[in-house]
Formats: sequence, C-alpha cells, structure tokens
Amino acid sequence: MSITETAPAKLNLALHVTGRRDDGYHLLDSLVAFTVLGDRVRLEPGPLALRIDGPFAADLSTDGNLCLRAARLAGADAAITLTKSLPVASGIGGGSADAAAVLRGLARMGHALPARPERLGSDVPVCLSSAPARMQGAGEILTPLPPLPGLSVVLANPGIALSTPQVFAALDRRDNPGLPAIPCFTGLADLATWLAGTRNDLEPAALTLAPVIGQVLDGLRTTGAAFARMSGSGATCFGLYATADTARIAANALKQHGWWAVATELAPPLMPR
Ligand SMILES: C[C@@](CO)(OP(=O)(O)O)[C@H](O)COP(=O)(O)OP(=O)(O)OC[C@H]1O[C@@H](n2ccc(N)nc2=O)[C@H](O)[C@@H]1O
Ligand SMILES: Nc1ncnc2c1ncn2[C@@H]1O[C@H](COP(=O)(O)OP(=O)(O)O)[C@@H](O)[C@H]1O
Repeated sequence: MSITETAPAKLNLALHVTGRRDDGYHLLDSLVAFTVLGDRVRLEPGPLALRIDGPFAADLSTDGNLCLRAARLAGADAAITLTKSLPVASGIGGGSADAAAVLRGLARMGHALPARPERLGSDVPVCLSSAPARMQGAGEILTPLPPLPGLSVVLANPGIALSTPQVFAALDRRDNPGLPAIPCFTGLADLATWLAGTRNDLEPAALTLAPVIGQVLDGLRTTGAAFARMSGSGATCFGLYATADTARIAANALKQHGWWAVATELAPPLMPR
C-alpha cells in the first residue's frame, strides 16, 4: 500500500522581521498561505530510501535531504519518492513542505509526529497543516486563520537560488514593527489593500543580492497583478490576479524571459486543524 501527500508551496504574503534571538535566529511576523501547486511525496513500506523525480530533481541530492531527515526524526522507515516541482532554495519552503508531507504521510501510516518538527526547519511547523496562519517567533508560534479566498496566483523565479542565511545577513534593520491586525479577507481587493500596508522585510536585502528580482516584480505588475511581492528569502515572487485566465496569460508572458513561471491558486487547508 502506498500513501501520497502533496507538499504545497508556502507563500509569505507578508513577512516582517521584528528582532533577533540570542542564537542568531530572527523573530518573524508573517501571514503565510499555501498554493495548489506543490511537490508530491509517495511513501511505501520498506527500508528508509529516497528517490527523486520531477522537473527540479536534478537540483537536489538525496544525501541530507529533508525527506530522509524527517523520517529519521519520526523514527520511521519508508521508501519515499519525491516528485520535485518547486524550484529549490527559492523562498517557497519546498524543503520544509516536503519534510512536512513525509511527516503527514508517516502519521497516516501510524507513526507519531515528532515533538519538535521545527528542528527540521523553521517553516516545517506551518507546512504541517499547510493552512493559512500567522507565523511568529522563529516560525514555531502559529495562529490559525480563517480560509483565504481561492485567488489566482502566479509564481515566478528568475532561476537563481538564494541562500536564506545570506539574505538574513544582508538586512539593514532587524527591529521592525509587527504586522497590523489581520482581518477576515473576502476577496482580492481587500487582501491587496491590506497587503499594501505590510512588507516583506527580506525583499530589499534579496534585491541587493539579486537585482533581477526587481525585473520579476515589474513583470508581474505589468501583466496585471493586483499585488506582487517576493516570498520568504526569495527569489520566487508571487502575483495575485483577478482571474485564472489573466494569471495563465501572465505566466506564459513571464516564461518568455526564460524564468520559471506558473499559474496556480491559493489552496484550501490540507489537514483538519
Ligand atoms: C525565511 C523563511 C520565512 O518563512 O522562508 P524561506 O525563505 O526559507 O522559504 C523561513 O523563516 C526560513 O525557514 P527555513 O528555510 O526552514 O530555515 P531554517 O532551515 O530553519 O534556517 C536556515 C537559516 O536561516 C536563518 N534563519 C531562519 C529562520 C529564522 N527565523 N531566522 C533566521 O535567521 C538562519 O541563519 C538559519 O540557519
Ligand atoms: N526536499 C528538499 N527540497 C528542497 N530543498 C531541500 C530538500 N532537502 C534539502 N534541501 C535543502 O534545503 C535548502 C532550502 O531549500 P528550500 O526549502 O527549497 O528553500 P527555501 O528555504 O528558500 O524555501 C536547499 O539548500 C536544499 O539543498
């Protein structure tokens, strides 16, 4: 019997850096959402093993892979197949999403979830439920939010992998104010208006390391995004579009630059809270 779990891409719709802990980790305040597009993991009974296929398989090694580390943390064996559809090291939590998907799959096979999933990565706790949340602390403090409207989204990445620690190290300030109160959003208009009053504090730092991110953001805006921003530590950017058709046309236009670009939607929650 095999078990399949999707590993949705994580979007930091807003990401404020509010401080730094003594161990060097940064304090965050983030509105996190997930997309229908994601990686996929398949688990089958057997000794612990990992096989990777899919469009971005060549960018990843099985050694030290978060899928294997997740299974080891759960103390479980399984033959894992990862289908890698998300670009690696790109600010949309692919590795954390894969680790969380393995943990969810192992839970369905009867294994307990590990007590401290954040040991695998700061984004793993939020990826476990893959549901909209306010994420604080270094990623371990989660406040579930009501479902977000099922909006059309374009994800675009110029084909460069950014190192998360390097982006944090390039920050000018680490003591920014937190997010304003998060209302219950009803559609694109009120979400875009609220987002316009927030920031991704990692975006200016990432832009200094990879100025091409500015071109990606311009590309999303000129193809009709009502709102565009970088996710996480980059370099993937997202645009929110009024319709699935405009998102699809925008993604096709952005691909002409040689960038990875895909139209998808904000996802409904994967696991009951
Ligand atoms: C920035 C965020 C925002 O959601 O997303 P991504 O860009 O990774 O998608 C995450 O906090 C990243 O989470 P994750 O990628 O799991 O990072 P981790 O493996 O825990 O940490 C990698 C490194 O990033 C830095 N780091 C990470 C999280 C945090 N709150 N403060 C940090 O300073 C540390 O230098 C750490 O050693
Ligand atoms: N299954 C995995 N998918 C993606 N990255 C992984 C995986 N396992 C280990 N990694 C490593 O984790 C790092 C962060 O990758 P990823 O989670 O995709 O990016 P980000 O943290 O920017 O969202 C990469 O350097 C990558 O080599």
